[in-house]
Amino acid sequence: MKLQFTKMQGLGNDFMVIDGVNQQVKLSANSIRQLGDRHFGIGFDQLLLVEASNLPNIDFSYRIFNNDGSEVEQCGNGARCFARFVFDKGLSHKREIAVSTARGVIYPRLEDNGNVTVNMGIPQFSPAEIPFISDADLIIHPLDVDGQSIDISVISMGNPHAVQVVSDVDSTPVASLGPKIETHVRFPAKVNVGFMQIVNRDQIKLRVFERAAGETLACGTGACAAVVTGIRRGLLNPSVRVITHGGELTISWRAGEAVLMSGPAVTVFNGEISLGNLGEQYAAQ
Ligand SMILES: N[C@@H](CCC[C@H](N)C(=O)O)C(=O)O
Repeated sequence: MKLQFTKMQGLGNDFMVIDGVNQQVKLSANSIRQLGDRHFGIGFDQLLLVEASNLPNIDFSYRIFNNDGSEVEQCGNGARCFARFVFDKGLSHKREIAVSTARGVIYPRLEDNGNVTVNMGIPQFSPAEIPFISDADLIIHPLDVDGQSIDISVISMGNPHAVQVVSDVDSTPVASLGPKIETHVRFPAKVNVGFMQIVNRDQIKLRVFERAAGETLACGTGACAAVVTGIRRGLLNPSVRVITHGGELTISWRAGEAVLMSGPAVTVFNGEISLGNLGEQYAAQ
Protein backbone atom coordinates (compact mmCIF):
# COMPACT_ATOMS: atom_id res chain seq x y z
CA MET A 1 0.00 0.00 0.00
CA LYS A 2 1.57 3.27 -1.14
CA LEU A 3 0.77 6.65 0.30
CA GLN A 4 1.49 9.97 -1.45
CA PHE A 5 2.46 12.74 0.92
CA THR A 6 4.03 16.19 1.04
CA LYS A 7 6.56 17.27 3.63
CA MET A 8 5.92 20.89 4.66
CA GLN A 9 7.02 23.31 7.34
CA GLY A 10 5.85 26.54 8.91
CA LEU A 11 8.68 28.21 10.86
CA GLY A 12 10.40 24.83 11.15
CA ASN A 13 7.34 23.21 12.77
CA ASP A 14 7.20 20.32 10.31
CA PHE A 15 4.40 18.24 8.88
CA MET A 16 3.55 15.24 6.77
CA VAL A 17 0.52 16.38 4.78
CA ILE A 18 -1.73 13.74 3.25
CA ASP A 19 -4.43 14.21 0.62
CA GLY A 20 -7.33 12.20 2.00
CA VAL A 21 -9.64 13.51 -0.73
CA ASN A 22 -8.06 11.48 -3.54
CA GLN A 23 -6.58 8.67 -1.41
CA GLN A 24 -8.28 6.37 1.01
CA VAL A 25 -6.35 6.80 4.21
CA LYS A 26 -6.71 5.02 7.51
CA LEU A 27 -3.71 5.15 9.80
CA SER A 28 -3.42 3.60 13.23
CA ALA A 29 -1.76 5.55 16.05
CA ASN A 30 1.12 3.11 15.76
CA SER A 31 1.55 3.82 12.01
CA ILE A 32 1.60 7.56 12.73
CA ARG A 33 4.26 7.05 15.41
CA GLN A 34 6.40 5.11 12.94
CA LEU A 35 5.90 7.60 10.10
CA GLY A 36 6.79 10.39 12.53
CA ASP A 37 10.01 8.75 13.64
CA ARG A 38 12.92 10.88 12.36
CA HIS A 39 15.23 7.86 12.07
CA PHE A 40 12.96 5.02 10.93
CA GLY A 41 10.18 6.98 9.20
CA ILE A 42 9.66 10.35 7.53
CA GLY A 43 9.82 12.49 10.65
CA PHE A 44 7.46 15.30 11.61
CA ASP A 45 5.96 17.15 14.55
CA GLN A 46 2.39 16.66 13.28
CA LEU A 47 0.62 14.72 10.54
CA LEU A 48 -2.10 16.71 8.74
CA LEU A 49 -4.93 14.97 6.95
CA VAL A 50 -6.91 16.86 4.30
CA GLU A 51 -10.43 15.50 3.94
CA ALA A 52 -13.54 16.50 1.98
CA SER A 53 -16.28 18.18 3.98
CA ASN A 54 -19.98 17.46 3.77
CA LEU A 55 -20.90 20.55 5.80
CA PRO A 56 -22.53 23.51 4.01
CA ASN A 57 -20.11 26.36 3.11
CA ILE A 58 -17.09 24.42 4.37
CA ASP A 59 -14.41 23.54 1.82
CA PHE A 60 -12.43 20.92 3.71
CA SER A 61 -12.11 19.06 6.96
CA TYR A 62 -8.73 19.25 8.73
CA ARG A 63 -7.51 16.47 11.03
CA ILE A 64 -4.32 16.78 13.05
CA PHE A 65 -2.22 14.12 14.77
CA ASN A 66 0.78 14.67 17.02
CA ASN A 67 3.77 12.47 16.25
CA ASP A 68 2.82 10.18 19.16
CA GLY A 69 -0.34 9.25 17.22
CA SER A 70 -2.79 11.28 19.33
CA GLU A 71 -5.42 13.26 17.45
CA VAL A 72 -5.69 16.93 18.48
CA GLU A 73 -8.06 19.80 17.91
CA GLN A 74 -5.97 22.52 16.29
CA CYS A 75 -2.60 23.38 14.72
CA GLY A 76 -1.80 26.93 13.60
CA ASN A 77 1.40 26.46 11.61
CA GLY A 78 -0.30 23.45 10.08
CA ALA A 79 -3.31 25.56 9.06
CA ARG A 80 -1.09 27.76 6.89
CA CYS A 81 0.51 24.68 5.31
CA PHE A 82 -2.95 23.15 4.80
CA ALA A 83 -4.05 26.19 2.74
CA ARG A 84 -0.84 26.21 0.69
CA PHE A 85 -1.19 22.44 0.08
CA VAL A 86 -4.81 22.45 -1.17
CA PHE A 87 -4.09 25.39 -3.49
CA ASP A 88 -0.81 24.05 -4.90
CA LYS A 89 -2.29 20.57 -5.41
CA GLY A 90 -5.30 22.03 -7.23
CA LEU A 91 -7.77 20.71 -4.64
CA SER A 92 -9.15 24.25 -4.50
CA HIS A 93 -8.65 27.33 -6.65
CA LYS A 94 -9.91 29.67 -3.95
CA ARG A 95 -7.42 31.90 -2.16
CA GLU A 96 -9.56 31.87 0.99
CA ILE A 97 -11.13 28.66 2.26
CA ALA A 98 -13.30 27.56 5.18
CA VAL A 99 -11.90 24.58 7.04
CA SER A 100 -13.60 22.62 9.80
CA THR A 101 -11.52 21.25 12.65
CA ALA A 102 -12.43 19.20 15.70
CA ARG A 103 -13.15 22.50 17.53
CA GLY A 104 -14.67 25.00 15.09
CA VAL A 105 -14.04 26.54 11.71
CA ILE A 106 -10.92 28.44 10.64
CA TYR A 107 -10.43 30.59 7.53
CA PRO A 108 -6.95 30.55 5.92
CA ARG A 109 -6.22 33.08 3.14
CA LEU A 110 -3.27 33.03 0.73
CA GLU A 111 -1.63 36.47 0.57
CA ASP A 112 0.00 37.92 -2.56
CA ASN A 113 3.41 37.89 -0.83
CA GLY A 114 3.23 34.10 -0.38
CA ASN A 115 2.36 34.20 3.31
CA VAL A 116 -0.87 32.78 4.68
CA THR A 117 -3.17 34.62 7.09
CA VAL A 118 -5.51 32.49 9.16
CA ASN A 119 -8.59 33.58 11.06
CA MET A 120 -8.08 31.19 13.97
CA GLY A 121 -11.40 31.86 15.69
CA ILE A 122 -12.27 33.36 19.06
CA PRO A 123 -10.09 32.25 21.99
CA GLN A 124 -11.76 30.75 25.06
CA PHE A 125 -10.65 31.39 28.63
CA SER A 126 -13.03 29.57 30.93
CA PRO A 127 -11.27 26.75 32.82
CA ALA A 128 -13.89 24.21 31.69
CA GLU A 129 -13.16 24.99 28.01
CA ILE A 130 -9.40 24.44 28.30
CA PRO A 131 -9.84 22.06 30.30
CA PHE A 132 -8.16 23.33 33.49
CA ILE A 133 -9.19 22.47 37.04
CA SER A 134 -9.97 25.72 38.85
CA ASP A 135 -12.85 27.23 40.81
CA ALA A 136 -12.06 30.71 39.55
CA ASP A 137 -11.93 32.27 36.08
CA LEU A 138 -8.73 34.33 36.45
CA ILE A 139 -6.33 35.96 33.97
CA ILE A 140 -3.38 34.72 36.06
CA HIS A 141 -3.53 31.41 37.93
CA PRO A 142 -0.92 30.29 40.44
CA LEU A 143 0.19 26.72 39.62
CA ASP A 144 2.10 24.58 42.07
CA VAL A 145 5.00 22.87 40.33
CA ASP A 146 7.23 20.81 42.63
CA GLY A 147 6.29 23.00 45.60
CA GLN A 148 6.97 26.26 43.73
CA SER A 149 4.19 28.61 42.64
CA ILE A 150 4.36 29.61 38.98
CA ASP A 151 2.02 32.22 37.45
CA ILE A 152 0.35 30.99 34.29
CA SER A 153 -2.49 32.09 32.05
CA VAL A 154 -4.68 29.45 30.45
CA ILE A 155 -6.40 29.72 27.08
CA SER A 156 -7.96 27.50 24.45
CA MET A 157 -7.23 28.15 20.78
CA GLY A 158 -9.26 25.02 20.09
CA ASN A 159 -6.38 23.21 21.76
CA PRO A 160 -5.22 23.89 25.34
CA HIS A 161 -2.41 26.30 26.22
CA ALA A 162 -0.68 27.53 29.37
CA VAL A 163 1.52 30.62 29.06
CA GLN A 164 4.18 31.78 31.49
CA VAL A 165 5.81 35.21 31.18
CA VAL A 166 9.58 34.88 31.68
CA SER A 167 12.34 37.47 31.78
CA ASP A 168 14.73 35.58 29.47
CA VAL A 169 13.34 32.85 27.25
CA ASP A 170 16.77 31.60 26.16
CA SER A 171 17.77 30.63 29.70
CA THR A 172 14.34 29.25 30.68
CA PRO A 173 14.56 25.50 31.48
CA VAL A 174 11.95 24.55 28.85
CA ALA A 175 13.01 20.90 28.64
CA SER A 176 12.52 20.28 32.37
CA LEU A 177 9.67 22.68 33.21
CA GLY A 178 7.67 22.05 30.01
CA PRO A 179 6.78 18.39 30.70
CA LYS A 180 5.90 19.13 34.35
CA ILE A 181 3.29 21.70 33.30
CA GLU A 182 2.21 19.67 30.24
CA THR A 183 1.24 16.71 32.45
CA HIS A 184 0.15 18.69 35.52
CA VAL A 185 -2.84 17.14 37.28
CA ARG A 186 -4.85 20.37 36.81
CA PHE A 187 -4.76 19.86 33.01
CA PRO A 188 -6.80 16.67 32.50
CA ALA A 189 -6.21 16.69 28.70
CA LYS A 190 -2.56 17.82 29.15
CA VAL A 191 -1.49 21.19 27.77
CA ASN A 192 0.86 23.01 25.38
CA VAL A 193 3.20 25.20 27.41
CA GLY A 194 4.42 28.59 26.16
CA PHE A 195 7.27 30.63 27.64
CA MET A 196 6.97 34.26 26.56
CA GLN A 197 9.54 37.04 26.93
CA ILE A 198 8.11 40.51 26.36
CA VAL A 199 10.66 42.43 24.25
CA ASN A 200 8.43 45.50 23.95
CA ARG A 201 4.69 46.16 23.43
CA ASP A 202 4.93 45.08 19.78
CA GLN A 203 7.31 42.12 20.01
CA ILE A 204 7.78 38.92 22.00
CA LYS A 205 10.18 36.00 22.00
CA LEU A 206 8.48 32.65 22.45
CA ARG A 207 9.37 29.01 23.05
CA VAL A 208 6.68 26.34 23.24
CA PHE A 209 6.85 22.89 24.77
CA GLU A 210 4.10 21.23 22.76
CA ARG A 211 1.80 18.62 24.21
CA ALA A 212 3.04 15.20 23.03
CA ALA A 213 5.59 16.61 20.56
CA GLY A 214 8.03 18.32 22.96
CA GLU A 215 9.67 21.66 22.20
CA THR A 216 9.20 22.54 18.53
CA LEU A 217 10.90 25.31 16.56
CA ALA A 218 7.58 27.20 16.61
CA CYS A 219 3.92 26.67 17.51
CA GLY A 220 1.24 28.71 15.73
CA THR A 221 -1.53 28.24 18.27
CA GLY A 222 1.10 28.80 20.97
CA ALA A 223 1.93 32.17 19.36
CA CYS A 224 -1.78 33.10 19.31
CA ALA A 225 -2.16 32.00 22.95
CA ALA A 226 0.89 33.99 24.08
CA VAL A 227 -0.11 37.22 22.31
CA VAL A 228 -3.73 37.05 23.50
CA THR A 229 -2.47 36.44 27.03
CA GLY A 230 -0.07 39.39 26.80
CA ILE A 231 -2.84 41.68 25.51
CA ARG A 232 -5.24 40.58 28.29
CA ARG A 233 -2.53 41.26 30.85
CA GLY A 234 -2.04 44.78 29.43
CA LEU A 235 1.53 44.04 28.30
CA LEU A 236 1.10 44.09 24.50
CA ASN A 237 -0.47 46.11 21.67
CA PRO A 238 -3.14 44.54 19.42
CA SER A 239 -0.66 43.44 16.72
CA VAL A 240 2.56 41.70 17.75
CA ARG A 241 5.63 40.22 16.07
CA VAL A 242 6.43 36.81 17.54
CA ILE A 243 10.05 35.64 17.32
CA THR A 244 10.58 31.90 17.59
CA HIS A 245 13.57 29.65 17.01
CA GLY A 246 12.11 28.83 13.56
CA GLY A 247 11.26 32.36 12.38
CA GLU A 248 8.62 35.05 12.81
CA LEU A 249 4.84 35.33 12.83
CA THR A 250 2.46 38.26 13.21
CA ILE A 251 -0.48 37.79 15.56
CA SER A 252 -3.34 40.30 15.88
CA TRP A 253 -6.25 40.29 18.32
CA ARG A 254 -8.84 42.57 19.90
CA ALA A 255 -11.00 41.48 22.85
CA GLY A 256 -14.09 39.58 21.74
CA GLU A 257 -12.77 39.06 18.22
CA ALA A 258 -11.05 36.26 16.33
CA VAL A 259 -7.25 35.90 16.37
CA LEU A 260 -5.42 36.52 13.08
CA MET A 261 -2.12 34.76 12.42
CA SER A 262 0.15 35.58 9.43
CA GLY A 263 3.28 33.76 8.40
CA PRO A 264 4.97 31.47 5.92
CA ALA A 265 4.04 27.97 4.74
CA VAL A 266 6.66 26.06 2.79
CA THR A 267 6.68 22.81 0.78
CA VAL A 268 9.89 20.84 1.37
CA PHE A 269 9.33 17.84 -0.92
CA ASN A 270 6.71 15.46 -2.29
CA GLY A 271 7.07 11.76 -1.61
CA GLU A 272 5.55 8.33 -1.66
CA ILE A 273 5.97 5.78 1.07
CA SER A 274 5.15 2.11 1.08
CA LEU A 275 3.53 1.49 4.43
CA GLY A 276 4.68 -2.12 4.32
CA ASN A 277 8.22 -0.80 4.73
CA LEU A 278 7.35 0.43 8.19
CA GLY A 279 7.20 -3.20 9.25
CA GLU A 280 3.81 -3.16 10.90
CA GLN A 281 0.25 -3.96 10.11
CA TYR A 282 -1.50 -1.24 8.15
CA ALA A 283 -5.21 -1.28 7.40
CA ALA A 284 -6.49 0.56 4.33
CA GLN A 285 -10.24 0.96 3.75
N1 LIG B 1 2.30 22.88 16.24
C1 LIG B 1 0.96 23.26 16.40
C2 LIG B 1 0.15 22.65 17.50
C3 LIG B 1 0.01 21.14 17.33
C4 LIG B 1 -0.87 20.45 18.34
C5 LIG B 1 -0.38 20.53 19.76
N2 LIG B 1 0.86 19.82 19.96
C6 LIG B 1 -1.45 19.94 20.70
O1 LIG B 1 -1.28 18.82 21.19
O2 LIG B 1 -2.45 20.62 20.93
C7 LIG B 1 0.65 24.70 16.07
O3 LIG B 1 1.37 25.26 15.24
O4 LIG B 1 -0.33 25.23 16.56
